[in-house]
Amino acid sequence: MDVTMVGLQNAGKTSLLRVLSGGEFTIERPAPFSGMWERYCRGVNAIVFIVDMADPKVLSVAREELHSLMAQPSLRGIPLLVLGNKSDLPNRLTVDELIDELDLAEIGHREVSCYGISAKEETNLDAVLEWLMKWANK
Ligand SMILES: Nc1nc2c(ncn2[C@@H]2O[C@H](COP(=O)(O)OP(=O)(O)OP(=O)(O)O)[C@@H](O)[C@H]2O)c(=O)[nH]1
Ligand SMILES: [Mg+2]
Repeated sequence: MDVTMVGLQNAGKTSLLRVLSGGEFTIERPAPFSGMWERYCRGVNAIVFIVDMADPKVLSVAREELHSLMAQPSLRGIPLLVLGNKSDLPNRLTVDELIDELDLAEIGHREVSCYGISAKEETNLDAVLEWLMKWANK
């Protein structure tokens, strides 16, 4: 099971890795900056894209980076899990709003899921593990 996690600065990559490690799955290789995402994502079983759903300022850049990554022919068909992190913060988007803001309906050629989570309060991480498990043997 090879999973890559990508996301802009401050999205919560390190925090999520910390709470998930020790579980059945370890997501490896958090890709440093977006210019390297495609290389990190080639050949993996699944891609996890994490975004701060409580910071409206980052959404348009996140949308652009995500869509340009998903347009890479080398990544066609790889399932995508979008995680809206920081769901514990009061000004966060709803999952439906996040789906809308990130234009997830426009992403084709793959399975796309989107959950709201909090790495800080460890909310909804069971759904993340379940999703990873579903793709582990494909
Ligand atoms: N409220 C809240 N804060 C969070 C959550 N997850 C992470 N943070 C905070 O957000 C900040 C960034 O978290 P990191 O895990 O370092 O984010 P990152 O994506 O690894 O950031 P870079 O390594 O700089 O790219 C830290 O101050 C975390 O404490 C969360 O679920 N809720
Ligand atoms: Mg980090």
